[in-house]
Amino acid sequence: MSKFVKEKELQWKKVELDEIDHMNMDLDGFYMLEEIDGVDVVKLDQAGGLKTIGFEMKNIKAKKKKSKAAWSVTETTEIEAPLHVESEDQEENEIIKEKDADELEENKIIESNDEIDITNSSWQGYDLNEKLTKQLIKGGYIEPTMIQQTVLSYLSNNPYANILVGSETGSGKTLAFVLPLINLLSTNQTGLIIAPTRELATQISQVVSIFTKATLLIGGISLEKQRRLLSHLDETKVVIATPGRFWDLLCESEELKEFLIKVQILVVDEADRLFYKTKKINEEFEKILKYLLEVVLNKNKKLRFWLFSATIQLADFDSDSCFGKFVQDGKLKFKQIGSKAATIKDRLSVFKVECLEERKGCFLYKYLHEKTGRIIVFFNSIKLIEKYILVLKKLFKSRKIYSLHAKQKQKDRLSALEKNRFEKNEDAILICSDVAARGLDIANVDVVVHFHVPRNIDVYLHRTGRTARLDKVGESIVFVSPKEHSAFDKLAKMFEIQVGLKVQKHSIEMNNIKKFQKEFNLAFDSVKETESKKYSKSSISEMELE
Ligand SMILES: Nc1ncnc2c1ncn2[C@@H]1O[C@H](COP(=O)(O)OP(=O)(O)OP(=O)(O)O)[C@@H](O)[C@H]1O
Repeated sequence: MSKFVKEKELQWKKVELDEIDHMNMDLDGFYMLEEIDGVDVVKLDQAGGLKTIGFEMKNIKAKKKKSKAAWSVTETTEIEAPLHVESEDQEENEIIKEKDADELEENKIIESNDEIDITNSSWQGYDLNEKLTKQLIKGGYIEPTMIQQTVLSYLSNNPYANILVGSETGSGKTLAFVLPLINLLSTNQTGLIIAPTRELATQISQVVSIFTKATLLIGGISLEKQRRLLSHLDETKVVIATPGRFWDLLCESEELKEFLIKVQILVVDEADRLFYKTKKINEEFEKILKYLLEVVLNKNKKLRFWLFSATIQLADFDSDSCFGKFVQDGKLKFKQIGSKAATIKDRLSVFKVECLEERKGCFLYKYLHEKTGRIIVFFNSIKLIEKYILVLKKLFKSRKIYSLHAKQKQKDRLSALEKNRFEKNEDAILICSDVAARGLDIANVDVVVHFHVPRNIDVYLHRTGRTARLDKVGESIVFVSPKEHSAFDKLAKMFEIQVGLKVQKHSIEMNNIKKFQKEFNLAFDSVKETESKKYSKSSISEMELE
């Protein structure tokens, strides 16, 4: 049986990246590819010789038996075609079989959740609903981390508070906002999460999707695909977005405006990155805030704000900063909870290597040569990343090397699949800019190398926080040239005060350094300008914040 459906009703399905990757083809335009099965596009004759296009879905199992002799284009939703009509019994049997299978599947889920005993669970006592608690345990989250305990306790007593939560990198902040967010939203209420980068927003949406339906709105993906997502917004509880794309869509979409009116909680992850600590603010983010304060807050008095970061404190924002203005203008009071508890210091070692700027490449080569494990190398320059990816590929033929920076096209940016491979490969190297510094949860990173001294203490803390996450150990090493000495000394002092760890001097073994220098020079020189140019084809419009 077949029927005609409206364009909006087409059942697009996401094509998993795995499938695309195996096709081994150029992914341009295939990022977030969607597909539909069993739909024919047919030309339909209209009165006056006009032709329109109709979407005919094949093999529809009819819920009710109908038989119509002719197609009619006036009703567009449910129009039966005379073709492929199955016999009544056959249809009925199919429906029963389908129903049984659905019920079986449903029972299986209920049964498996029912088997989970939550009576003595460590998640008890935070007013989390039973379903959430069971999903947590099923997902392997046996007990809350410190920051999750603090936030959940506070919000269970103060559900309408505006909060500012600061807690060290890798301490579990994502679940600390995702859980209470989902728990506090009742039917017909929604939540919005804003994050500064596409990668971080994608990662958060994966966590939200464990518990409820989430919609992800980020740059680098076709606007058309995202507009289609908006037509299903009424089924979504939580939207996760980067500010630029969210603002663009908000300007044109009534659905998104309707969604926003129902928003009870706005979570801003890496909030200091978006608010900055000074007077500057991300432009689109500012527009979103203004809209929330001027339009939404008027209609929805319960709208509250949860700001999260590893490097955020109320004291950081003076009344002149945009955060200060935001608080005052909106007459919002914030409660600061959590802390920069220095537990990471027991698991982390921090080093510096002093060397001439021109020897950094050779030292990096030697350091990577002697070090095994998953390593992230941060650069301050995208041009150098593009060069070094080629150089290191020449030097380490058997090691997998990935790159990530904001000027890459979306298809070239670290995909979920690549992230997964990096996490599973015990000997992989990721070369990146600070787009990867904040929030990215890459499991089991052993070492973070800073090829250049980080621009400020927050960048140093966030980059370093890619290792030694949760209960893992890790190492961070900064390459410091004479020109960078005094800047790094200041950072090292601040790091010691904030984390409680002194930066140790690390010396690169100088034995056979000449051999390494020679090999490095050869590889470096052989990477021609033209070769590196093909890595910088991206357009500026695709850039997020870094
Ligand atoms: N209760 C829990 N039990 C077990 N693992 C957890 C728990 N909560 C979080 N995790 C895991 O800990 C890791 C770090 O969590 P998360 O990414 O939320 O840290 P974060 O504080 O947001 O870090 P960053 O500041 O770098 O963004 C993740 O891999 C996450 O799955």
